[in-house]
Amino acid sequence: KASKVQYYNNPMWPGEAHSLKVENILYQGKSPYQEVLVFESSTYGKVLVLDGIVQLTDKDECAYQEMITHLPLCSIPSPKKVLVIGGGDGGVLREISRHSSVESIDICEIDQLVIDICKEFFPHLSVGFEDPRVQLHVGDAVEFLRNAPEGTYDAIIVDSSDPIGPAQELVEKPFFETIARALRPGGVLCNQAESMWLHTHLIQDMLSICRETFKGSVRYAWASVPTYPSGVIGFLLCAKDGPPVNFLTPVNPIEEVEGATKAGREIRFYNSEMHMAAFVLPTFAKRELEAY
Ligand SMILES: NCCCN[C@H]1CC[C@H](N)CC1
Repeated sequence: KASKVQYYNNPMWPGEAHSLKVENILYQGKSPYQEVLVFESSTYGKVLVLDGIVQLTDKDECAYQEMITHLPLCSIPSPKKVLVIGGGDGGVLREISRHSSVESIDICEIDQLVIDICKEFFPHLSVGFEDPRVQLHVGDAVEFLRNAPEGTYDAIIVDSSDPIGPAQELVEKPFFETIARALRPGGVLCNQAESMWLHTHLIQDMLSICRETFKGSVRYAWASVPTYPSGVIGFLLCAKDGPPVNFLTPVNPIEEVEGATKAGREIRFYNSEMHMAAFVLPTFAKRELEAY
């Protein structure tokens, strides 16, 4: 009998639940950091759930992984050194590897179990780990960034889960300061930035911190991801002071990146028009987010 995965009491979206019909459970376990669940859904393919929160599904992961990667990387002329915080499923790595200008990709993921499970059940995401430019560091990102030499990275992507659990400290000011230090002048950060429908206060706090920490432009973008709460997810784009960055129009359009759309691994969601559209906000969001 198929059951539903329901979770009404998550403080990130009180009183709401999003349920998917479960055809069969493929994996259920616990790491030192979180509960890990993988199941076959009826309509979204395989689903990865951490502590009761949907992280990705076969059907719609492209929206999130492509946008969180190409919004920053297509905003600077020739990204070479990239760091991923989180992202243990490998999807962001898969997207970064489309950029031929990239020479090295560091990834710092705290939970080895997530990496192992995604290699077993989500090969079209974990394929990202096969790129020879990837250096995997399993551990705490705050520690990793503290030891990163100043001005190392052209781009840093924080592909985090929600700030209740292992990702708690990834929305606090000290963390953003270590990111700013690790970026080169004119370097860019892209952060997972929750929902404009549900998390205005959290986004406002992050925007205030980022506007203090990053002297270049700071912008909020968003995309449709049907299996995330409220059906949308935001991205916070920040540029360190230095050569000015205009996030609104891709200076390095993906359509002109040699080999970006390798056969069999087409880009399914992102393109330069979606890039520009992502920064266009509804009136309530302009009011609540742009003033910060
Ligand atoms: N790379 C997997 C996506 C992780 N991103 C988060 C998953 C949980 C959502 N509520 C917010 C985005």
